Amino acid sequence: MAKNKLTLIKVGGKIVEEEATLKQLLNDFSQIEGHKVLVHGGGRSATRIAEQLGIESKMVGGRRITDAKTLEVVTMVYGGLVNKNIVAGLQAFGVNALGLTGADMDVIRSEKRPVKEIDYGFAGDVKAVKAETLKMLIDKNIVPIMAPLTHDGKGHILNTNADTIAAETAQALSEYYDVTLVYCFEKKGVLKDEHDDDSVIPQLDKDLYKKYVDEGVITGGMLPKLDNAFRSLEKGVTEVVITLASGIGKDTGTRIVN
Ligand SMILES: Nc1ncnc2c1ncn2[C@@H]1O[C@H](COP(=O)(O)OP(=O)(O)O)[C@@H](O)[C@H]1O
Ligand SMILES: CC(=O)N[C@@H](CCC(=O)OP(=O)(O)O)C(=O)O
Repeated sequence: MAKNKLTLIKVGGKIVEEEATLKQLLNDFSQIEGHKVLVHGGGRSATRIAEQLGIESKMVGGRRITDAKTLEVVTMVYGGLVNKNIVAGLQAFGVNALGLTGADMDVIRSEKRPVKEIDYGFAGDVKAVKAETLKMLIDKNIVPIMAPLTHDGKGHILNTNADTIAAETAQALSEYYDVTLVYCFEKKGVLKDEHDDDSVIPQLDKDLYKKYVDEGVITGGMLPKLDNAFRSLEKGVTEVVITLASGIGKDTGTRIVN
């Protein structure tokens, strides 16, 4: 039997940080038909609030070094401020949103990242996503809104990159649904020239990806996003698209193909 379609949207920190872009995203998200899940970041909001509290933010390879004080900040910002703003915003658009961290209903378990050259502190690598719990909610037309926080099963919250949460959740849900994973951010897609918004690469396969990385066309935060995208296709996700938030549901952005 054919699986039902599910759209999993990941929205990045720049969009959630600005009221107008967030509202537009929530409006677009509310228009998506069928089953859906939203995973949000909020890195910029965490950095801003940490600064207000006099806590310095340190990032290595797109990952936040999460010491004890930073863990308090991200727990408050991702699990509270950002998540609940989104949930309330979606309720206003008639979407029955339910905010979740990975600890809620044991949805995402992780393991503290082992210390090698770098000590990332309280950062978690995903070990298990309870897709059946999410399915139970989704099939009741409840829309999960997932914060980038996980737990280790021993009482500790861990900070986990939102792109990774989106990829792991999309992979786990593909057991039950025909999943499209959409990474929404502030540009029209993966660009050939980062400063030319109209240079969108319409389709990206692994060979082209390698070429663009070697040429320095694709860098920074786009690298882990694309690594997650390719892995998701290998692990059962039907379709992965990287696009502007307003491109949701339209035939725009960059389609990732294996
Ligand atoms: N070729 C490229 N096309 C588009 N963005 C790119 C490219 N290379 C690097 N980037 C960078 O990747 C960033 C997206 O990664 P990130 O900041 O982690 O996104 P998010 O907002 O989803 O967390 C963009 O803001 C851009 O600066
Ligand atoms: C471990 C780690 O790096 N966690 C991320 C989680 C938030 C995130 O990924 O937010 P964006 O999608 O807005 O970048 C962080 O604290 O920045």
